[in-house]
Amino acid sequence: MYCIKKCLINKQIIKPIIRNNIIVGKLCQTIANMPRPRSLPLVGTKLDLLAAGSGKNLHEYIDSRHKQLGPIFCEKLGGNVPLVFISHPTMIRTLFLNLEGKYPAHILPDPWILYEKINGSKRGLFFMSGEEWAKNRSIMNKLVLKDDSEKWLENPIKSTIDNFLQKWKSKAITGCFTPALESDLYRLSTEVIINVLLGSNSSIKTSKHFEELLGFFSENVKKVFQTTTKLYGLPVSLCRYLNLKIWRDFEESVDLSIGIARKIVQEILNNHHDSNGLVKRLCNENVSEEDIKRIAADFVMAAGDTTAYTSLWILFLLAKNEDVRNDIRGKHKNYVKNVIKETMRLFPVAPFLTRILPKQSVLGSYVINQDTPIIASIYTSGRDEQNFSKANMFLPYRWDRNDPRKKELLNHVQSASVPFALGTRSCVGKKIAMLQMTEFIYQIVNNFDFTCSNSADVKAITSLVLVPDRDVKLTVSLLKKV
Ligand code: HEM
Repeated sequence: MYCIKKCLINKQIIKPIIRNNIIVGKLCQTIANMPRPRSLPLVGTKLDLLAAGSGKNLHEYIDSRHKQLGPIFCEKLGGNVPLVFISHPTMIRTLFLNLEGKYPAHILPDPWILYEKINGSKRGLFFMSGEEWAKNRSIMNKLVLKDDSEKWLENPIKSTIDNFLQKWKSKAITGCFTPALESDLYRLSTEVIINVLLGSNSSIKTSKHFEELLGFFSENVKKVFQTTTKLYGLPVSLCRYLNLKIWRDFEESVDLSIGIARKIVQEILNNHHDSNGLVKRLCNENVSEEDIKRIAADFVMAAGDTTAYTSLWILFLLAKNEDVRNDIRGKHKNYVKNVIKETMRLFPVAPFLTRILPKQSVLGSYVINQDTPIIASIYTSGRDEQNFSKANMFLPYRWDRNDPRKKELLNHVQSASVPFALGTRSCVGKKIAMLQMTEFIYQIVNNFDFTCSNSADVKAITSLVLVPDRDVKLTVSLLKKV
């Protein structure tokens, strides 16, 4: 059957003829016709990227490319494979909801692929593909994403945050203090997930040995992230062949993290009759012990940097915006969700989302071949003035339908901000992350006051995920209640 669809090219509307998602009319274009930056023989656009400050400024570099070339362009970025970058919300939705296929595939970081190959270790959901992924993903969806999962998730999350709060309160009792924010937030995220795995009525977590193991583990998860970042853009096979320190550090941190995570999960498995957590629930779904270890170990690692850095960005923005802290104090806990959404619009921890096309498809007005990597530039779509008025300002009320101030903000394309991605392979930990961050921010703002004491400007850099370019220093004191 033939149909006519409206497509967007450089803001002009054209009407190509499409059959089964393939353009068959005369207006079809291919990747060869796509806007692309000028590149030099052999080096391509490597020099441009270097001039922009290399990989750490990738989000800014790609943002300026979109401003120059439009919502879809092609660039090789120093490699040999042409990458297609998209920033238009309609294209992003089309990619995730129509084109990614039954078993969506994404680009995995090179060091992780090599590690898996060398060690033959099988990893969790993020690394699975095909039927194996679909089967495990549907079990996880049922356990941690369905509406009623909040009922059992709330307890372990809330008790971990209460514990965290007590520690900060005891530090603040003698006056203000500056927390080791990054480490504290990593530890919090790790503990939340471990407690979700354990459930709320387990006795394992009370042992001193377990406490120490957790501290060691969360430091190691942080190292995995740091050492992966250091390998970013380097020829990893060569680093490994030469047995460079940069590779050894990475390998050691992954070995340790996976080893400890598996040990923790084994301990929970040994005592699972005493638990109502995720491990027990996976056992009830007849998932094998080996698969539980794979899934649970990766779950902890996926939760570490994402939730820790998003919480860090939220605290940073709140420290600079007293009015928003006051808004939270005067409102229902749900208001915090607007603050989180607004932070993730400005600082999505994953600034680029990737999919590899499972078959030849139409995107915008282009026919793109099977296996082409498509990169959704969500840092750009979230900060585009066409999608959000006053796009670079932190205005959580833009997400509040009932706020009269929202009237001044004409543009609000909700689907232009998709920090958890969309579709069947979107973040499986979204509910856990939102529950954790909502409770955490609500409690922190209602118990403490805090200001940012960094003298220099804090900027975002791409370091696998979007992180601050320096330590964020907060001066925290107990909130004087009137
Ligand atoms: C602010 C917090 C978080 C953000 C912004 C975030 C974002 C994302 C995104 C964008 C993806 C899709 C990646 C892709 O398809 O390429 C993803 C996948 C995933 N996330 Fe999260 N995430 C967060 C927290 C968490 C937490 C707390 C957990 C675990 C409890 C988690 C576990 C996972 C897993 C296992 C996947 C892979 C899912 C699959 O491949 O089916 N995430 N996350």
